Amino acid sequence: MTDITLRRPDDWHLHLRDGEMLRGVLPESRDFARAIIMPNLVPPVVTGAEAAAYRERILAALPDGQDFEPLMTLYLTEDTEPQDVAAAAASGLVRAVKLYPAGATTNSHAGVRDFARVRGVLETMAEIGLPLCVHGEVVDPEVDIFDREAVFIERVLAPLRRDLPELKVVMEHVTTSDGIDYVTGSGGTIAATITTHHLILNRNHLLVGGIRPHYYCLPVVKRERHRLALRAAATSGDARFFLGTDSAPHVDPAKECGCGCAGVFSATNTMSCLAHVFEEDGALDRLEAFASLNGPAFYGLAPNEARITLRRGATPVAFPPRIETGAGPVTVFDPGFPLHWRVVD
Ligand SMILES: NC(=O)N[C@@H](CC(=O)O)C(=O)O
Ligand SMILES: [Zn+2]
Ligand SMILES: [Zn+2]
Repeated sequence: MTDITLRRPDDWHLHLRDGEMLRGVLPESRDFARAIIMPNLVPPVVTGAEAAAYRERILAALPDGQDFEPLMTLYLTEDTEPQDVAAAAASGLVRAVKLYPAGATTNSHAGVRDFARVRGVLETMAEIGLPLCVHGEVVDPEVDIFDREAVFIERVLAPLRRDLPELKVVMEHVTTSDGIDYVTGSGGTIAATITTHHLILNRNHLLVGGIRPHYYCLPVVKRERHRLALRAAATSGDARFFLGTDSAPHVDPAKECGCGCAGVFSATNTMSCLAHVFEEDGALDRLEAFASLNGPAFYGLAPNEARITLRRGATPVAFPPRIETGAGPVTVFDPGFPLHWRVVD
């Protein structure tokens, strides 16, 4: 038996959805003190008033005894008002604005097509220090899905940051060595979140021997060399990389079908998976930086005072293969190996 203790972690990229799904999945984020809540609901969370109402619905869905603070985001549209963003940030309600290129992922059709139309909002954000969280993939049908992140960096992100170098940017769910190299090669205002599943899966896991719908997410998992680059970045302790699970629940019938939704649901067992990954890479002493320290530092928040203990036991931990929500069953991420670490009270 081995124990490690770290500051309580946060999840810097989480989908909680709404209604019955929200009630079903929120308890699964029990290991996390805070999370950046993605705004891609139907309809999206666009205004400060909508974010305030969504926050109330999340707090109302919290089980008794779960100590959790939702950190709200706004969904950037071409009609977003700079004053509304500034007011929502000034009140402490909103911690970031989320950029979805229109059509890039789940519920992104209200996102941005013409970047000139969001210029004013981005300038305001740069002035007030409010981070822009980016789903970094181009939607050009000519661009191969495996290249969409690298092309986004070249065509959109690099020019945007040359224009507005003061804007704080989080490259969400980075999936390639190109993304890692871009972040490490840039100055201080950019960081990246890395998901649990992208540290574990490559595209063979998704496709060899049969298509695995529960491993399908966006950005899609890439070649092994990219996974290794993500592992090296996450376990390096580098303050620019931190955990965003991108835990993104869809009911099983919406994934196990002819045109399945993108998203991996990993809230339940993320800390166990991460302890396994960091142990495998001889970096358990850097798990706290990745999961508990680097994120708050980037967002200008204090790390959590509470601690959690992860314990490695001889017998594997039995996580449920799926959870039942009022919206339907949701399959829990299967890393493909036994998990020996668990969070103990
Ligand atoms: N990551 C995913 O595959 N899906 C996310 C959207 C997103 O984060 O791109 C979702 O909302 O389902
Ligand atoms: Zn995304
Ligand atoms: Zn996401």
